[in-house]
Formats: sequence, structure tokens, C-alpha cells
Amino acid sequence: MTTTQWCLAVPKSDAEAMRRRLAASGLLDRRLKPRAEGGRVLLPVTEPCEGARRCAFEQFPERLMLPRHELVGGIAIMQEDDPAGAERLLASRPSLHTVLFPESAVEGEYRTRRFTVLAGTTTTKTRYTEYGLRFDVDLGLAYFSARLATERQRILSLMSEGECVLDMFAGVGPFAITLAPRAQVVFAADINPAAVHLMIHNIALNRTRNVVPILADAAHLSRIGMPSIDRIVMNLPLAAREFLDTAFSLCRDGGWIHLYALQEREGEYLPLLDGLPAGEVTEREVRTYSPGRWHAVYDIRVEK
Ligand SMILES: C[S@@+](CC[C@H](N)C(=O)[O-])C[C@H]1O[C@@H](n2cnc3c(N)ncnc32)[C@H](O)[C@@H]1O
Repeated sequence: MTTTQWCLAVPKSDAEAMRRRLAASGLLDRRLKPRAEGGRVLLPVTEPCEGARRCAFEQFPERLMLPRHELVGGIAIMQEDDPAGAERLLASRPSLHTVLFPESAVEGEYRTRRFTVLAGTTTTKTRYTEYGLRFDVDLGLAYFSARLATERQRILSLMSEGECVLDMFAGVGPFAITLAPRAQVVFAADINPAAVHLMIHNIALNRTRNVVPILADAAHLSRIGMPSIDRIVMNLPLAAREFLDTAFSLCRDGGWIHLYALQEREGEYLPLLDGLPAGEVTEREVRTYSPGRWHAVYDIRVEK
């Protein structure tokens, strides 16, 4: 049976690396068989993204009946409250231990969701691996998304050796621990004690020596005697705007701020930079969030 889906066409030599990246970020449509076309491989993706086009694919026969889901380690998060589908999903992959259904949207200051267990072990904890790093997460207690895996690697690729980095909204530490190998030091703050607790655990799990976890409201960071920062990550899409003054005060001249935003219009967040010492700004789409709304990142060069 064939079906039409969005896909990315990549050179054969890059196909396996790209397939892994898409799988890690939850974008690979695992129900469909990738296929060759000329010197390229067509990789089916679950949602439109930059460079994607529509193509016909054959379905994997054994996965025909599996419900749509997002994977985080051994947990599958389903989009429908379908216990029978959850049982089929659980049986289809030996690595899965739990299937969850979100009862709420991402909510509250800690940006967490409430879940119902549809199948498997009653837990919201799991171990997730990303580019060789391990993260213990508890989806009920602290925010975590596997969909930013590629974005974390992009920020790493922008860094020079020995940078001093600040992750203002660090959660369980995925950005901070990913960026640490190229940094002199990474300060990683979060207001959620459970997130900071897991971050400390993940720092030890990955034998990272240069991440400084901070349990604090980011609004207070300029008062704790921090050195001048080369690069700041601001991943709190709905409220990061409230912390821009603090970020600009902490970042050195010539440094960079990566501001994540949920937006409905290109350039929606640019007016927030009026009156701030911002130089070059590049805006890019990270991923589609919902129809008409996307997760964007603004790479902002600080010019004081
Ligand atoms: C969208 S999550 C991002 C977490 C992490 N950067 C990641 O990519 O997984 C935002 C985080 O900001 C934290 N947060 C919310 N308000 C904060 C504040 N005022 N100061 C510090 N952290 C805050 C939340 O607890 C949450 O862990």
C-alpha cells in the first residue's frame, strides 16, 4: 500500500546520518519506507519542514496499524487516548516500557504536562540518548523535548573553543550538557527544583565537569556575580521576552543570544529588540508547532 507524505531528499552519502537525526528529533515517519531517487534518498517526515516536498511511499506492513506517537527514550507519547493502540505500540518495540497520553498542554511556570498511562509500566521516567549523551528525564516533573536534538547540535557547531555559556532556562540540562565539551564553562539555570535535581544527575551521568547548575529565577542572574558571557541560550518560548534585558546585560560585546519563540508571523519578535544593543539578527524556523504557528530561533549578535 502506498501513501503520500512530506519528505526530505538527501544525497545517499548523508542519508543514514540524516535518518538518525530525524529519528532522534521525532520527525522521521517510521511507518513509511525510505526510498532512492537518482543519487538521493527520500526520507519521509511527519510534518512539513524546510526543504520538504510531498512524495509517495510504501508503508511497512507490520506498522500499518500503529498510532501516531512521539518517542522519548522508552516512552511513547500518543496523540489520541487509544488504549488498544497503545498496547499494539508497546508490543511493536522491545525498547518501549510505557505509553503515555498527555492530559494537558505544556503548562505553568515549569512548562510540564500531565499524563495518563495508556499501557506498560506506570511511570513518566525514562532514559533518553542523544548524540551519545544520556539524559534521565521525568516528563511529569520537568520539561523535556527530543525534538530540539538537531538544534542543540547546530548551536554546538556555532561555538568557538573555550566559550563561557549561559543556559537561562536549562531544564534537565540537554543544551548545557551538549554545549559543555566546547565551552570553558556553562552556567545552567532553572526555576524548577525537580529539573535542577535531574540536571545534576545528568551532569554526573555524562561525566561533565564544567556545567554549573543554578536553582534560580533567571530574572536574578545579573545579581549573582556572573562573568561576562559569550553565548546565551534562551529556550522559554512564551516568556523569554521578559528576560531579554537580563540577557543583554550579561552578554559581552560581540557575544550571541539565541532566543527561541513561538510565533505566527515572520519577524514577530524583532520589535522586542528595539532599544537593545542588538547587531546582526538571523531568524530561522526550528519546527512546526501547530498549523500557522512555529518554533523559531533568533540568533542575535550583541553590539554594545
Ligand atoms: C521550554 S523549557 C526548556 C528546557 C530546556 N532548555 C530544554 O530544551 O529541554 C523551559 C524551562 O524554563 C524553566 N523556567 C521557567 N521560568 C523560569 C525562570 N523565570 N527562570 C529560570 N527558569 C525558568 C522551566 O522550569 C523549564 O524547565
